[in-house]
Amino acid sequence: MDLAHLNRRGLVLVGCGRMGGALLQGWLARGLAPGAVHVIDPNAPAWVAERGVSVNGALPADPAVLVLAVKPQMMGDVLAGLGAASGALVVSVAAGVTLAAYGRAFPGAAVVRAMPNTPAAIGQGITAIVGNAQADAAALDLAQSLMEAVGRVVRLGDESQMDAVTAVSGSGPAYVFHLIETLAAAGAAEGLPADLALDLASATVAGAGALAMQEGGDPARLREAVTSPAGTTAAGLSQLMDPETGLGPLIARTVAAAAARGRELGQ
Ligand SMILES: NC(=O)c1ccc[n+]([C@@H]2O[C@H](COP(=O)([O-])OP(=O)(O)OC[C@H]3O[C@@H](n4cnc5c(N)ncnc54)[C@H](O)[C@@H]3O)[C@@H](O)[C@H]2O)c1
Ligand code: PRO
Repeated sequence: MDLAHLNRRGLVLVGCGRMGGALLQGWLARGLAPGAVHVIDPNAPAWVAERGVSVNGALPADPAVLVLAVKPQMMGDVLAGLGAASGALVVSVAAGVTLAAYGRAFPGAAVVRAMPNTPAAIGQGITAIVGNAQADAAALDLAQSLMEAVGRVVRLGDESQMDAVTAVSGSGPAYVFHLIETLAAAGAAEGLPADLALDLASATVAGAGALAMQEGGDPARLREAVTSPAGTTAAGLSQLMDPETGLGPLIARTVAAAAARGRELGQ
């Protein structure tokens, strides 16, 4: 992150909720000067002003970056209320809203769409980015470095991939949390105390995720390593991997519904 550039010209963050707040924490931890950040949010959390960040105050005339982290449904009103971006790089984390919509609001501006996820709050997010025609290599590098404050960044070849990314990794943590909920509930139904079942389910998801990341490659190989012939896992997987009623078709429907909603939000 080019801190000198950002600290000199300033960064404006519109929307400081879960995602905007996680990003702000990441930037400050990386050395962005609190005085260089200007948050616009009618409900900004108290810690933001306590850290010395400007909240709903006067904005710099020529900020380096404008980050948009409000809900997509209110993006139209927010864009209408903001002035020109002047020479700022515009970075938006909103689901659905297209580069073309930002291009209409900020003619000629370099715009980057970014889709992070909530593990950003602990620096373990994964973010996909894609820029408009005005976003040159320097703009994409700056956007990438901003998002790397909260985890890894991947670049997309085409904006059309963004709704699928949103449906897989943007929304994905919610699917995984629901997996933990349902695995714990099933354990409780088999007679375990609820808190023990939740501990077992959470630790299993965390450990399996860490193992998959460390090993890389095909997760089917890791699944097979758990599965003894005619054993307990095979019995469980016969339900989970049923081609009609198992997880495969369910996750396919889940991701398709999320991606379709992303496309709707972009209308
Ligand atoms: N939470 C996620 O998992 C996640 C993941 C990826 C992307 N996103 C995107 O991030 C964006 C924000 O989501 P979130 O989960 O942080 O929501 P959030 O509700 O936690 O935060 C939104 C913030 O915007 C503020 N706000 C409302 N009206 C405003 C206005 N007119 N001007 C300035 N600020 C205003 C709210 O007070 C709130 O603090 C969304 O566009 C969402 O698509 C969220
Ligand atoms: N949360 C946002 C939503 O639900 C975008 C991805 C994760 O719309």
